[in-house]
Amino acid sequence: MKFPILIINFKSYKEAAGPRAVEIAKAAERAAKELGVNIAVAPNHFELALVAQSVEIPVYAQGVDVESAGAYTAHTALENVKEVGASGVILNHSEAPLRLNDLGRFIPKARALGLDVVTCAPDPRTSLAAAALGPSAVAVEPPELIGTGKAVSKYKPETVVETVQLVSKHFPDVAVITGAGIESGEDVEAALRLGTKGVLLASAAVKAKNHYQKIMELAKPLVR
Ligand SMILES: O=C[C@H](O)COP(=O)(O)O
Repeated sequence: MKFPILIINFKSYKEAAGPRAVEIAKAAERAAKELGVNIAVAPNHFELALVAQSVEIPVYAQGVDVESAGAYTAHTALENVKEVGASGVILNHSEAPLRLNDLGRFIPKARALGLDVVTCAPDPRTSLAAAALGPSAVAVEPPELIGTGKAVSKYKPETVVETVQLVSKHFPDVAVITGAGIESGEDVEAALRLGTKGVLLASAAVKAKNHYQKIMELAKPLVR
């Protein structure tokens, strides 16, 4: 996994359903190429294979709930994320939380499959616990700020700083990124200034009238 990174989570937004998922992913790919920065997209499971086949930037699953492929009706398996061509997975998003024991099995299995693993956590101490399980990155996201337009990097900078300090002290190989309420390039810039290696965001990019323009704005602070 390369840093700094902007990860765009499509969630289950209708604005990113069906062919629109590919359009947003292609806008992200264009911005990544033009700026020379790392942008990953996380489409809904319905569009995961299609998007993975359509773009060359990293494509992540939004989550999984079982490890292995097999007789698991209506479940999403880690092995299938790899199988359909995605290169990473987000785990334990606050909208799709996992049990600790499952997280403890899924993270090493995903790493063994060669997938990037971003594990979400709501606060610094939970981020530290998540980092102990060996993901590529921890994304600290105060759930109460998600989708509000109130950026974590401005409204809860102490959460971000404490997470960076705790994780880098104990698990220096695990990157810290952040998300929740990130709306503008300025918010991304602030997140990087607080010591993170990127951001995980959704609504600002997915709901934008012009996806390419908005993603360009959000990704510009990543230019080195
Ligand atoms: O996965 C993304 C985060 O939950 C942030 O969502 P948001 O950018 O809409 O606040």
